[in-house]
Amino acid sequence: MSGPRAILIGLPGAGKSEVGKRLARRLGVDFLDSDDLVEQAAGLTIPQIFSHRGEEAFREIEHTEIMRALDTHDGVLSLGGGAVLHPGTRAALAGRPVVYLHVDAHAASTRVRGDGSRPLLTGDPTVKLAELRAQRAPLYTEIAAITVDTSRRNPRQVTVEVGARLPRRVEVGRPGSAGYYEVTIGPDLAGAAAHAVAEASAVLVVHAPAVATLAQRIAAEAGASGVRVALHEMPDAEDAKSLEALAALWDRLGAERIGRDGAVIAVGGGATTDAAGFAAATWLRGITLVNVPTTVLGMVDAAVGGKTGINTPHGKNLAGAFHTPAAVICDLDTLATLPWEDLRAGLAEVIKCGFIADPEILELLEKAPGGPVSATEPASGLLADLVERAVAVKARVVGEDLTERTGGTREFLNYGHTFAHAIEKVENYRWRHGEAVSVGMVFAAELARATGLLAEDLAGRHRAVLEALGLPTGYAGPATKEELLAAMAADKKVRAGVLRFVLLDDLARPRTVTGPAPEHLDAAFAAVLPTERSAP
Ligand SMILES: NC(=O)c1ccc[n+]([C@@H]2O[C@H](COP(=O)([O-])OP(=O)(O)OC[C@H]3O[C@@H](n4cnc5c(N)ncnc54)[C@H](O)[C@@H]3O)[C@@H](O)[C@H]2O)c1
Ligand SMILES: O=C(O)C(=O)C[C@@H](O)[C@H](O)[C@H](O)COP(=O)(O)O
Repeated sequence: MSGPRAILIGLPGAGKSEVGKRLARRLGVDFLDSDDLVEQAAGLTIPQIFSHRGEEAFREIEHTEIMRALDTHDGVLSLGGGAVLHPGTRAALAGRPVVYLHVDAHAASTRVRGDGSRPLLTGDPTVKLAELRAQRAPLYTEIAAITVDTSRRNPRQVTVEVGARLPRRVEVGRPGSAGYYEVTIGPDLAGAAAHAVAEASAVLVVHAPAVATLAQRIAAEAGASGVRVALHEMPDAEDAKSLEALAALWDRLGAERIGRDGAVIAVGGGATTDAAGFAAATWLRGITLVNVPTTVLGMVDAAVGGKTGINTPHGKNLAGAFHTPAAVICDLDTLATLPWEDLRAGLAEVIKCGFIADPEILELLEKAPGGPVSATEPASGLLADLVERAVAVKARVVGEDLTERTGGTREFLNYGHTFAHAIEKVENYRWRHGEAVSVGMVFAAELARATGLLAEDLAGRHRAVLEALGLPTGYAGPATKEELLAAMAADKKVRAGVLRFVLLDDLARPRTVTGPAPEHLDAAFAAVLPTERSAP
């Protein structure tokens, strides 16, 4: 469990309890108030604890109860206004979804007037509140991940804003079971990445060249909590998935003395998380891995599900291991620097999730006011919704079938990939993976149509949504049909030398088809290759 979904802090009168209860209802989780926990633990009311035992004793009980709640509660937690005065509590809140409910002096004193349950406000509440503000406001600001002003707004409005700004979470696996972890999606999550390795003795932050700044921020945040941290830059893109790059990374793990209690944080696109994940899987036979994907494709696919690996001269992803990450942190802010073509390529895997499992994804794209292309706006709510839905599809599937059993459901995630991986191989990995998957899905749809499985309009829907984004739907490169077929022969789904494809017989109804007839394969080739190269 990674702790509360939201932790509310702020002065008396900020609305923590009311907003907290509403927020918990909205998120479908439980609500806890640290003041209630303290009263239960002490068997006294808060005024009684202050008068019998003093403020210092109160703060100690409060700290103990908050630490317990951070470990055991996964709902909304509201903290007493002075909880942040305890340095241990402040340290424990780093990297967590802390929401500062700000309130101005006038609104706060109006709201607390006549409330006798607050020992620190006895006397003139306005003067007392001003003193508390001077002491606590800088601490609230320092530890808050999100600040929301509540002064002239009602609890419902505040709750809606907090809910919209909180990071989203998708669970992979069953809570409490081995291999369970969470995917966190939201803005400004460098602290959350560092928090995920708080237990490690030493950390190697392995990153793509383009995201060195984010990697340095994560390293600084992790280092601030006392963890020994080093940075390692990988070669860019697919060059990271080579034996040479892997050997250099193993060497670095040794030089940095990363032990069994150490961790790798992989920061980058799918190529980086695949290669760094394989190093984490194999170093000392497996150490903790935290993925911080920085491409759409990495967020919705590569960083989730535990497939790690590198390419070999024989094909794509041929050497690898299943190694489940401890956490996946999708910091949406990082997408601001991602080249537009890479962002768009990631949407091919999102669309794949739409066809194999969640047609609402296709509807969101097709009915977007600006059309599917509006999803390529990095800061758009549409993109955040699509990332969350696609992660949910992947989480569901790998939760059922982690290791891709023959005939199991994980194979369905390979929709479009048999032909896609062949393109990538014949093109020596110069194609973007997502663009190859786009063509691969059209190939699969046309194969399904030729075999009589898929209706014509659904095959057409593939082309329509992919073309609306400007994604490729054909292969006009130099490789021949025979070369592409030879490359497909190295696909991992092949059994006894026979090709197996994931095809659809309807929306969200994938199935595996073994050894399609040569004439059906010819029809699929004819749909994606130039005429002169697709003749049977
Ligand atoms: N393990 C899995 O389950 C899985 C799933 C899908 C794909 N994959 C693999 O993922 C790889 C493709 O991933 P990808 O599309 O993310 O490509 P990528 O990792 O090659 O990244 C694309 C490019 O974007 C750069 N980049 C990354 N983040 C950036 C950012 N925020 N700002 C600016 N530039 C940035 C990278 O350095 C690279 O040049 C393929 O190797 C594919 O096989 C693996
Ligand atoms: O996670 C999976 O399983 C997938 O098949 C997801 C694919 O989108 C991804 O490209 C994966 O890397 C392909 O795996 P491979 O086993 O075909 O190499």
